[in-house]
Amino acid sequence: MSNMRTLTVDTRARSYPIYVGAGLFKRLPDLLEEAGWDSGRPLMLVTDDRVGPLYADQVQRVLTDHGYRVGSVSVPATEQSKTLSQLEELTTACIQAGMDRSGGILALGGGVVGDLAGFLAASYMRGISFIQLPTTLLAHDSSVGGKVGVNHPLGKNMIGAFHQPSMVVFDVETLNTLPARQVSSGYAEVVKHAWIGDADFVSWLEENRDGLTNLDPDLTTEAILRGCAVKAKVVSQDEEEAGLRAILNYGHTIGHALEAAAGYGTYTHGEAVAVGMVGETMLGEELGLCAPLADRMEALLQAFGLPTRLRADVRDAELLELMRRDKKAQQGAFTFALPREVGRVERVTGVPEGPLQRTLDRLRGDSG
Ligand SMILES: NC(=O)c1ccc[n+]([C@@H]2O[C@H](COP(=O)([O-])OP(=O)(O)OC[C@H]3O[C@@H](n4cnc5c(N)ncnc54)[C@H](O)[C@@H]3O)[C@@H](O)[C@H]2O)c1
Ligand SMILES: O=C(O)C(=O)C[C@@H](O)[C@H](O)[C@H](O)COP(=O)(O)O
Ligand SMILES: [Zn+2]
Repeated sequence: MSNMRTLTVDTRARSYPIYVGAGLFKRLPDLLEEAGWDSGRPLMLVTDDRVGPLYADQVQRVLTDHGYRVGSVSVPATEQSKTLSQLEELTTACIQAGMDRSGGILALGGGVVGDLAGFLAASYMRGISFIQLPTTLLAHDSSVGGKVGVNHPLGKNMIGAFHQPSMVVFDVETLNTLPARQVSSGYAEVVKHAWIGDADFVSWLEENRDGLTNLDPDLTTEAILRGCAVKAKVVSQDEEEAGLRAILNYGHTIGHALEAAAGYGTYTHGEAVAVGMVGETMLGEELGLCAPLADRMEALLQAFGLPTRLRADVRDAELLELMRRDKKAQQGAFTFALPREVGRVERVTGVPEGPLQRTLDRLRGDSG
């Protein structure tokens, strides 16, 4: 498997590999065998109705050819599938298929499937194993680190768990069918990983943006690995977000509020995080925490085809209310991950409403 690259995520719960390369779905039986999986353990493949017709047969066939019993179930391809009612339907499918505690869930798709199927694995019979098979660029982030869950009308990912996968197998050939809007969306989280933990990676993204946007295979694989490396390092130090892990939420206090306020699925997650990262960089400037950096951030995101400003129809009052309820907030104090310099971000709590309001005003203005 010459083109396969591997990283390890070390957590208290377990250490697990991230495999990245072309054609890896064909190698799934080998990877499972190497990890000591017994082919008698029942598997349930969870996917969505866009990814399923493209890749589910291939994954199911290669596994059944090697003696595995693999059921499958599909959800609508939308952020609106991340609900408790969808989780209940998936649970019903698992019970009806006779899944027992020895079983495993295969999450085949983007972050929606990964978060939902991961939460199914975390909750089914109080927890079974699962494997992430990411098919979007953005899912280099969502498949790693064990945050699984569903949305609530009053906030993103409000219901969930920490439940680490047993492995992540990223077959980058799947990116060949990814729509352009989703490619851009994925680069938002790549930029985030660079910005929070690897200043050289930011420069590399700036230098290689054309090849990356066109999904040059070598460049894209490198971007995925470097992004995963930043994430794995943070997760290994603070699995359940006691402190440090909050830096992975850079752009997300504003971003998550924006997703909920605009209506789930209006902005993609990556688009909302892009607007959020520009806003939170402006907020860092406003609070005097960093030198002017927002223009650089905005130019980089625009180069990847991402929005960087708030839409006119999203109301400040609603954003502020949602941000007060953010999972990082304590006693209603606005809490953010804010930049100190490129490559270094810190959790900041108790941000006053005045600077935040000025930031939202600036974020509504025209870009440079
Ligand atoms: N758990 C985490 O740490 C974490 C991290 C980042 C994001 N997330 C979550 O991930 C979700 C967003 O994930 P996403 O951006 O992957 O969105 P997504 O899962 O909705 O996928 C985007 C679209 O692309 C389609 N698609 C997926 N793979 C494809 C392929 N290879 N070819 C063609 N079409 C394909 C999907 O069917 C969908 O229509 C959000 O809910 C976000 O909250 C979670
Ligand atoms: O893994 C993390 O930690 C992150 O914050 C990664 C984010 O990109 C991701 O969107 C995550 O789902 C956000 O988590 P939440 O706890 O803010 O819901
Ligand atoms: Zn995110």
